[in-house]
Amino acid sequence: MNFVVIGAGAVGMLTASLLKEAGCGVLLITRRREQAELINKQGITKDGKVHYIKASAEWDKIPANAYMLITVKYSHLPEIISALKRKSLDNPVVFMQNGMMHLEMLRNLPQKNIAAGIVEHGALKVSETEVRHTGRGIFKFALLRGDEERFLPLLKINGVKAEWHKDSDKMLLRKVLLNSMINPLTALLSVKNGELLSNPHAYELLKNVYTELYTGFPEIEKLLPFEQVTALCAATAENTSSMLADKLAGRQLELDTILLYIIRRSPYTLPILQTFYHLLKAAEKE
Ligand SMILES: NC(=O)C1=CN([C@@H]2O[C@H](COP(=O)(O)OP(=O)(O)OC[C@H]3O[C@@H](n4cnc5c(N)ncnc54)[C@H](OP(=O)(O)O)[C@@H]3O)[C@@H](O)[C@H]2O)C=CC1
Ligand SMILES: CC(C)(CO)C(=O)C(=O)O
Repeated sequence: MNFVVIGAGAVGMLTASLLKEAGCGVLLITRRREQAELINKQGITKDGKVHYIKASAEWDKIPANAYMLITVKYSHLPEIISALKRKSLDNPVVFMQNGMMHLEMLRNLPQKNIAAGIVEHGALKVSETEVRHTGRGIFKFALLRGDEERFLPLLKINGVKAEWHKDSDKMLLRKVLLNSMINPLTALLSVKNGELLSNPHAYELLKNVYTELYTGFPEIEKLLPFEQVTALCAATAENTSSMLADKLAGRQLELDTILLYIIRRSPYTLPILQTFYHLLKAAEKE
């Protein structure tokens, strides 16, 4: 099975390495030519093991029919969307972003088969060619448009745990609810995911946010019981959340697609989350 992973950041390098380990054909598309050259020379190191994966900054090298996994951040998507409007028209495409604000942007894409993907792994980019697998989890997929059958082979990749979900809204909402608790708290407190459990004050805040989310999304009780939130914090205890990683690197945070999305979708005001949103937005570098 052939894959093209767009974006060689934390999730892109992790996913590409896992697919390579499983024996799949993988091409990594980077934004910068220099990163592609480094990857072609040094390979990608994941947890001490080097994987020789082809990389390129050129979309023209993308094989027709390879699965395209889009692993860039929400703020990078406009460029990817505009490329997809002109290129790779027959490839099945999977968008792996956290958040849900981007779904609107995908409406006018010409590709027939589009899915959403969820990454329940923790990944940390160590350098241009190295990634650390900081939390073991699974991949989840659901159809956004087209033929479900096109994506089912994704569930049969050696050693890569994956689930298919029938309801994309439910699948993505569960993840965005999870991210709206863990990501802003870890970014505001500058702590790894595990400290949300071990620090009693952080834990209190986590519980309060969950209670607040329950007012706007009562379905959270079934969709994402609090024990599942704490289980994920425990499973990714050593992970620097993607929002904290962005803050530390001075990059734009995925605040709109995660927090603003939830604030807007809730029928009631969510004062704690609104405060988190404005605190992080105010401190964000332009
Ligand atoms: N890290 C994690 O543990 C998890 C992350 N996620 C989600 O996965 C998504 C990706 O996150 P993450 O991997 O951490 O992000 P990173 O910032 O580490 O990686 C994003 C990558 O996309 C690249 N990129 C940007 N624009 C383009 C382009 N036009 N063409 C090709 N590549 C491009 C960037 O390149 P450049 O360096 O040149 O800017 C960068 O390498 C996010 O939505 C995040 O929320 C989900 C679960 C866990
Ligand atoms: C699941 C979690 C919280 C793992 O850190 C994540 O999705 C992220 O960091 O964005």
